[in-house]
Amino acid sequence: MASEWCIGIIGGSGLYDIEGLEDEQWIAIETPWGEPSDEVLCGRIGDVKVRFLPRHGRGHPVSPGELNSRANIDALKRAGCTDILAISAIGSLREQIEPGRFVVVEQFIDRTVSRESTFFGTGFVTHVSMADPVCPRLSEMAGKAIAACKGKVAVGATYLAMEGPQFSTRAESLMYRQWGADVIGMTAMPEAKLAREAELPYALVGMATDYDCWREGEQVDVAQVVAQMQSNGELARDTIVKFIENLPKKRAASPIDTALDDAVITAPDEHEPAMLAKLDAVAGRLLG
Ligand SMILES: CSC[C@H]1O[C@H](OP(=O)(O)O)[C@H](O)[C@@H]1O
Ligand SMILES: Nc1ncnc2[nH]cnc12
Repeated sequence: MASEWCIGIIGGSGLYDIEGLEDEQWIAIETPWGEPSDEVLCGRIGDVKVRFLPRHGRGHPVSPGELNSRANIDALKRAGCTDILAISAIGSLREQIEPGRFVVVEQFIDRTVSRESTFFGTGFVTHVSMADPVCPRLSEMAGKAIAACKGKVAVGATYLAMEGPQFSTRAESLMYRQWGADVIGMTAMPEAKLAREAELPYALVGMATDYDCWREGEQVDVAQVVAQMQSNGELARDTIVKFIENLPKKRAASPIDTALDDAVITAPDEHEPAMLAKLDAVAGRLLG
């Protein structure tokens, strides 16, 4: 069934705001999972509703390992989002992904270790598929929007999510290359997993800011990341606007909209009422 789009944008390092939304307003959203990183900027571009959340909060107070991704995704779902386009600063693990290039991510390797990575648990045990972790429709439209804005783009990349907050050792960086990772960051996991659990199609556009440290004699620092994000900031904002302007008028259903249909294993008479209460937004479609 066709419906309206409501696009959630998660802004990464260097992207704490988007300009030019009509009827814009920062709104605080409460969630059963605690506080999101910030208020959500709600507005629209033409007929498309837009909800923008700066992943680390305005001014970047929140560290990657302390992000409350459950609250962030729940807040976007509560704010009415149908789909999420996430933006991240990334280190490049490949010569041909030079700083400044945009990267449309297709796969993930999750090396994070100390983060709440599911909405579910005892009383509502659920296993969603992460075989294809991003939404191909959103990813394709994101790639086209970058190209339309004259950005350099690489598609089909594998993103390694590391715990951080320290950058990698040189041995780790070299190992991740051998594993087949193309880019590295600290935030897209468990964000992408949680989006899938919340039945929100998710795409990730990375902006390469550095070559991490796998090249001899080189290492990454925050100044390098910030400088690259500043020089690419306008292009990133233009890309987001182009992506939204180019959406088809109506949103056709996505298989991800019903990701929970074959995922819940707990029998209904074993459901835990306290758990169900917290899932009112995330699994509201199933729980009624
Ligand atoms: C500021 S350098 C490291 C920092 O940048 C990336 O953040 P985000 O993915 O939110 O753009 C990386 O994952 C680290 O959190
Ligand atoms: N080299 C890198 N490692 C992890 N996260 C990053 N974000 C930007 N560059 C990064």
